[in-house]
Amino acid sequence: KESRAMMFQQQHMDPDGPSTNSNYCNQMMRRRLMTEGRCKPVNTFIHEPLVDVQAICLQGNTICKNGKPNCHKSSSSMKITDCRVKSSSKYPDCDYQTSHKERHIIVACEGNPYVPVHFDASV
Ligand SMILES: Nc1ncnc2c1ncn2[C@@H]1O[C@H](C(=O)NS(=O)(=O)C[C@H]2[C@@H](O)[C@H](n3ccc(=O)[nH]c3=O)O[C@@H]2CO)[C@@H](O)[C@H]1O
Repeated sequence: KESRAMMFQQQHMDPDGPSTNSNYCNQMMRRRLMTEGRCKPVNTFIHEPLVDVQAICLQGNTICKNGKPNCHKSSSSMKITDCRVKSSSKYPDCDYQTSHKERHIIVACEGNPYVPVHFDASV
């Protein structure tokens, strides 16, 4: 059984990315298994070292979208890529818009060690 922390890394970590091609999301959403059964509508990849993303759990504490108090906002902006499924996309051929951005990110942290388990938003 995969831990929540490992699931977060599988779905959101890409330290070496992004390749600048506009097909990044179409490739990565498949490679990271987020197009099975349905096309995951929205997913953000983070292009920073894992240790820097794990450190967010020690940074600005804030309320999550679901009202829980265990979210943390990165003190600095981070390189991310937002993948958003196109309205014309038809499963199983999931087609994504790829948007490279620099944003502060908000993650939920849990456990001991206290690590990211959920991507809440970018601001
Ligand atoms: N406080 C918490 N503490 C602990 N756990 C918490 C907490 N809150 C939720 N979980 C859990 O996380 C799990 C999960 O998959 N939540 S999810 O909202 O669907 C994930 C969103 C995100 O993947 C993606 N997205 C979204 C925006 C964006 O910019 N970038 C971007 O990538 O879209 C998804 C849907 O929005 C679920 O098990 C829930 O129980």
